[in-house]
Amino acid sequence: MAFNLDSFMEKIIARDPEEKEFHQAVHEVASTLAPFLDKNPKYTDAKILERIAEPERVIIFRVPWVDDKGEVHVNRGYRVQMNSAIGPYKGGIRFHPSVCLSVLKFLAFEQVFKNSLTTLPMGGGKGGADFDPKGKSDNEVMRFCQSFMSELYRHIGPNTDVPAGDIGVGAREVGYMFGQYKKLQNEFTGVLTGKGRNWGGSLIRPESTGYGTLYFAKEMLEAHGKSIEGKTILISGSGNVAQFATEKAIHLGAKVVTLSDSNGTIYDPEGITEEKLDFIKELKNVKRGRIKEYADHYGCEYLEGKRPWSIKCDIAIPCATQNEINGDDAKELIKNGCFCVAEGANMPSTPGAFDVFLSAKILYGPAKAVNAGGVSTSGLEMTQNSMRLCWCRDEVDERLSTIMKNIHEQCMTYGKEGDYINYAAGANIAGFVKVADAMLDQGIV
Ligand SMILES: NC(=O)C1=CN([C@@H]2O[C@H](COP(=O)(O)OP(=O)(O)OC[C@H]3O[C@@H](n4cnc5c(N)ncnc54)[C@H](O)[C@@H]3O)[C@@H](O)[C@H]2O)C=CC1
Ligand SMILES: O=C(O)CCC(=O)C(=O)O
Repeated sequence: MAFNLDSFMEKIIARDPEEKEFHQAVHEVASTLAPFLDKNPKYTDAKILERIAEPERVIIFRVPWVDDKGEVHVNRGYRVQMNSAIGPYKGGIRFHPSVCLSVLKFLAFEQVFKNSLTTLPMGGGKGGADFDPKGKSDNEVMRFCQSFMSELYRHIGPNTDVPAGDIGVGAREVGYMFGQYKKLQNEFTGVLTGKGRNWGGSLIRPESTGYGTLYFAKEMLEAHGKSIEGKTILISGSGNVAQFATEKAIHLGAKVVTLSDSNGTIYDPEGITEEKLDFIKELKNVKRGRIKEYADHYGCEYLEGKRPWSIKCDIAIPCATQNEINGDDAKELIKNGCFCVAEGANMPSTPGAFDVFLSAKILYGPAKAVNAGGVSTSGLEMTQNSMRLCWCRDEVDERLSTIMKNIHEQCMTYGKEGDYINYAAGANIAGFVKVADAMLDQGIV
């Protein structure tokens, strides 16, 4: 049977017409997979892509909690268990007001392919709530996390589904959720990753998404006879991924000139140094302040309400959120000399931006390959938990760097189009094949 992209997408859209982000993610994968599916009809015959695009299970639940003034609030919690063909569901938890089923389904769908690329045995899932941690006290966040886990705990487990952090969920939130899970199950297990290092967390997990992003960018550049050293980089966001992408870029001798948050962008043409990055870590992780305070402190430019993409650079590394680079931003980047985009965030490029990058044939590293270092190190955390031991920093970092090299090789193998490496197609096909073959082996379930 031939694969028909239009009728495939029509069915996806008809089933859940409101889920725009999910349609976007599925269309991007399906359109790049289409030529491969035509050559390999066994996958179309078994409706593998249709099955991958339908979650195995979605859990939606009420999350009631009480703020510091005694007022009761009700949020909505979710866990999308997308695919378990190659391992337990694995993927982060996001707390942000924009969280809805469409966003979590797109993230869970992407996670299936990403986790397959890591070479580790992890299926795909994603969860979260429309809760905004911004401006909440530690106690409010704790009560919210406890309420969230009071329902989620019955659906997860170290061999079933292993959540982790994402936007709005870092070490603090993972700690509160782990404490509640342990209390309810009376069991100390590796049910979450991104744990504190004294209670089962892996060294390098906090750094791993940002570091992995730079390892992948380095591979892309070196495969094309270029080096990161001396390059000017734009990074967006100023959270976990942005901070450690900046740190590794500095270590590799590049100059990072921007960071941002949802209010605006700081532009520091001198480059962010390790000392300035320490200021940002304190500002964002401890004081939970706004990035503008960096511009006030160091006297550099602050672009209120703007994203970084109009500034001249060699490399752009979006590390904030989905659809943060549109077609016009992409054209502006290329006009200003940007020759490499490495996606630290999930689906940061709109379809318009994606088309611009691919038509211009720049080095375009898609999120599911580039930011896979985070979940890879989560996989390494699961391994250490199972073995009841703790690897040293260098051992984890070495494994992370090997995994990122391997992902890059898979993209090169499947993404070669004449002289050009289409990393997006390469990542989608390589990620698909492993999951699809496992599904064929396991029958129609
Ligand atoms: N934390 C991890 O290990 C991984 C994270 N990711 C992705 O990386 C991206 C960033 O995640 P984290 O750094 O973990 O989250 P975070 O919560 O630590 O930081 C998020 C950053 O993005 C900014 N941001 C959020 N929404 C925004 C908006 N609408 N406009 C502008 N800026 C906005 C925030 O101000 C913050 O600086 C997300 O797309 C996430 O899915 C991907 C793989 C793993
Ligand atoms: O470490 C994990 O399990 C989650 C990482 C994640 O959510 C992602 O890769 O987008």
